Amino acid sequence: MTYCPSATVPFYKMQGSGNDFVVIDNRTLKLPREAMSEWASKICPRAFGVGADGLIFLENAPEGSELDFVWHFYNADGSRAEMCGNGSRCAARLGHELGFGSRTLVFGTDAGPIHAEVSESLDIVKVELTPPLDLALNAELDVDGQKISVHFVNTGVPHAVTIWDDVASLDVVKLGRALRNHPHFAPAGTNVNFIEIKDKNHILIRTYERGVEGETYACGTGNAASALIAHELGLVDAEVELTTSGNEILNISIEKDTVFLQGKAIKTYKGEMYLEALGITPGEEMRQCAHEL
Ligand SMILES: N[C@H](CCC[C@H](N)C(=O)O)C(=O)O
Repeated sequence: MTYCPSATVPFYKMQGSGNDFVVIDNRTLKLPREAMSEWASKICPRAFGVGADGLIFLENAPEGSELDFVWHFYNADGSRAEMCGNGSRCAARLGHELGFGSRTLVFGTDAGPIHAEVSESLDIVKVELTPPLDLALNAELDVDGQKISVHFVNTGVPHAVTIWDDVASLDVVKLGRALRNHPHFAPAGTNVNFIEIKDKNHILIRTYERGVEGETYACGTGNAASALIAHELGLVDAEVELTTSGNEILNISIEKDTVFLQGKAIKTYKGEMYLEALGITPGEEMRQCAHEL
């Protein structure tokens, strides 16, 4: 399979509430799936790479499918994830702009089809998440010698949710890492959300993200998981505004067992990346073509 006939590869940089992604149109690149994890682990590091929380490839959907396109999503550490709420909003916007579909589109992820609505101004996107799974309340877990009540739900990817009086004072990386790796969530691990209920329609949230292995400015599926758990506990209504650690707002609406996530999806950059500088060994075809440039 010939892919990328150049030493550089065009890409888009996007962010959804500060959760940022490199997005590549794989219709021309045709990078095989087995190479994608290494590309993510080389492109996502800040400073030595382009810098992003995740890497997204957009591709044509199989002939005859109801999907407008399909994606491949990888975390910064190269792990493949079933879904990404903020990434899905960015992918929907770019997918529309690249001609995969109209402002109302549906695309394929490992978690299932995602229906998206892109605003006329293109910068607000609403997605319908996959049906929540495995909701479990009040697991009392021992974390570094302290007992923490932990709730769980899968909103496309696994999320632990903990409720606090003052999330600003928490050591999110220390606590997040301990819960992300807690045996209770083995073997897949989990993302970890720390929430503070302000009132029936407002939550403050911070998230430690699996696969980024750090706190991110926002986590879309984590916001959905947190709103779902708080609603299940009777602490918030079905319409919730969450203020993320990047000080942006994500809106979650819960309609029976369907969860919608809405927020900004911003295109910040369009450029070319130098593969050799990223430590990505171009395939034979790439090297030969690059030589021709
Ligand atoms: N790190 C997550 C995937 C990305 C989720 C997050 N960025 C979102 O917006 O939902 C995981 O490995 O489960």
